[in-house]
Amino acid sequence: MPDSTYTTRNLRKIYGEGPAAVQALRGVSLEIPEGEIVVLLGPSGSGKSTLLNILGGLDRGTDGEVFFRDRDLAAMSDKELTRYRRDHVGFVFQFYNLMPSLTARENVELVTEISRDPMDPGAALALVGLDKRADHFPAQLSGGEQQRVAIARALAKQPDVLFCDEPTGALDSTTGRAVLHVLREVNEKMGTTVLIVTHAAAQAGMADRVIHFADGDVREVVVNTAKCSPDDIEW
Ligand SMILES: Nc1ncnc2c1ncn2[C@@H]1O[C@H](COP(=O)(O)OP(=O)(O)OP(=O)(O)O)[C@@H](O)[C@H]1O
Repeated sequence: MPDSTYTTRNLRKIYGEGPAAVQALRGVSLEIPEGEIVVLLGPSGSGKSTLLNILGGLDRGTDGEVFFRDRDLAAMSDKELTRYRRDHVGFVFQFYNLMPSLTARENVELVTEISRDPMDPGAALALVGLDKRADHFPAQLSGGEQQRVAIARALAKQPDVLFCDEPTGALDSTTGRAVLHVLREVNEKMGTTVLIVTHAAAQAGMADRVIHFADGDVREVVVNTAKCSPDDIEW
């Protein structure tokens, strides 16, 4: 078994209290090995984003264990959790959340200026194929290009893990495939563990491991022995 980036045991998350309480995670136990592309699939409301937010240190579980390598996220203070996020984790969301008044390069610099061991912003943009568009503003870029800037921003701090919540959700499939190519390249070139939450089940084809979620728990974990290229994915 390879080393794990994440290990959870009986992880539960309950939102709210009393009759209004919602059990979003019902005792999740899973391993996410280092350096893999992992795709998380499941119906709406099954708890995928909740799990991502807890692993990414944006939220906490109600009980159970959650480890990043050998570090217990549940035992961290808020300050330690913020540092963990800053040093180890990058996020990419469905909507790119770029600052409209800043160029692509300046959007990336927002992160590199506060990072411990950042890449050169130009190198991060080159990795996503946008070095020639560094001085353009988000409104001058297509949706797929904006998402690639968001990926450059997330990876410029050289995170160990990249969390992607519906990264192609707002894109057509051709543009979406370009974004998936970038994610695969980041995984291959930088060894970054990549976690992708998606409704597009076909994207599971490019994963090393597919976690099927339903009703707040893992239903099935499938290890993909024959990964395909993003080019071969239709959705
Ligand atoms: N802040 C919150 N307060 C109360 N309930 C919440 C909150 N966030 C999520 N939930 C509930 O927790 C459950 C899991 O939600 P979650 O967003 O993790 O699902 P998901 O699988 O990511 O869904 P989707 O695919 O629609 O994004 C749902 O029933 C949701 O309504």
